Amino acid sequence: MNVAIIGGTGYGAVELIRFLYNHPNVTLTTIISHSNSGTSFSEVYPHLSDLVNVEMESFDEDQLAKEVDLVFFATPSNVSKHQIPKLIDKGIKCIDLSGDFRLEDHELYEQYYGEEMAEAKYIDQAVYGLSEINNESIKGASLIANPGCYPTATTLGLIPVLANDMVERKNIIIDAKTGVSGAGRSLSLNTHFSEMNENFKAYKIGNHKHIPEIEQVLSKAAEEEIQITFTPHIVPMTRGIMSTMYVDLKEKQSTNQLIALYEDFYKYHPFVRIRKEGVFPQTKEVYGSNYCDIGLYADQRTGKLIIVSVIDNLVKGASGQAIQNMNIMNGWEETTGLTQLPIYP
Ligand SMILES: NC(=O)C1=CN([C@@H]2O[C@H](COP(=O)(O)OP(=O)(O)OC[C@H]3O[C@@H](n4cnc5c(N)ncnc54)[C@H](OP(=O)(O)O)[C@@H]3O)[C@@H](O)[C@H]2O)C=CC1
Ligand SMILES: CC(=O)N[C@@H](CCC(=O)OP(=O)(O)O)C(=O)O
Repeated sequence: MNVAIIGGTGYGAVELIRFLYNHPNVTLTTIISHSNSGTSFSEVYPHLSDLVNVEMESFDEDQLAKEVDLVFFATPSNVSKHQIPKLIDKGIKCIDLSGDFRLEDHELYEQYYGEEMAEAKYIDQAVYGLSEINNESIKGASLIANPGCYPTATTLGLIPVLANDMVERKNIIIDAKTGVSGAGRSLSLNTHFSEMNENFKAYKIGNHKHIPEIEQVLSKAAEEEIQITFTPHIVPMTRGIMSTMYVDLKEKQSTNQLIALYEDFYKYHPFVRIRKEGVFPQTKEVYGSNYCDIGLYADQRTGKLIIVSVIDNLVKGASGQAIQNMNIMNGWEETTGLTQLPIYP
């Protein structure tokens, strides 16, 4: 199958290329770059010299329709909503790494993304690509809204207890941390070395665009409206997300009972790994891989369950999950092209 990537010189794109390079069923024929068309990809990323010799092109839907079957969008917010409809109308499948098609409520989209949402007809076609949870609907989809990085780590951590009605719906607290690559490759003062080095900061408290996304996913899993308290932080590391969640258990449970529940919930899902009692996952343990690792602690004193969930933001939080979704859409083994081991140390 031939595929294209749009947003060619960003971090999501280069990470897609790393995995597609070893994918047995796919040929990357086209890389679209609005800033570097006409340039060879390896001129921008010399670590791929002699490996990815593709000359980047400008966006042209007619040309794409001749060349490819599926397109990955690794563009900033409010870009793919203009281009995806043109490709879908030509029968090309699309997987969007941005947030343009994730939310169902147009008012929330306008509030958090600052612009009008994509046309309703395309929003209705989009399937939210949380691979482990929406596997069945991903199979028949033409348009995947790939989840955000924080929502992936967070919802995979919370859904087993919410879907099994084991925790109170109120007071769900999510304390999350990300590495700097979560902000993409463009320069910004926030991620400048001297602002980040030896520093640790909270940001976008109360107005992060992942709040409505996480609430939408959790409300579906719990079958009632869920509200969360979500505080993101940025830490001076390149990759990784750790989401630490605090919820009130409805009834007393031991940590081991909950571990058994999570193991059972994810037993058919190779990319979710549950730690044993007393062991908690670290971001380095999933670095460069598509794993989401989860650790649990049921605090018998307070009745709270603490859930620690880690992913690599660029892999399970973006490009890896996008490839997992492509595999599911095409009926291929879910892990195809994604079996590289995590990099350690
Ligand atoms: N980084 C992460 O951890 C995650 C990112 N995402 C989402 O994935 C998407 C890509 O992220 P990421 O790769 O990190 O971001 P980057 O900023 O690194 O890359 C985005 C790329 O999109 C292209 N681009 C920029 N502006 C425009 C424009 N106006 N029109 C068309 N193309 C444009 C540029 O490439 P070129 O000039 O070559 O076209 C740019 O390099 C974003 O929506 C992001 O929110 C989702 C989950 C995690
Ligand atoms: C460090 C940093 O800035 N991280 C980004 C990650 C969000 C992201 O990439 O999300 P979407 O896929 O939803 O656009 C942020 O918090 O906005």
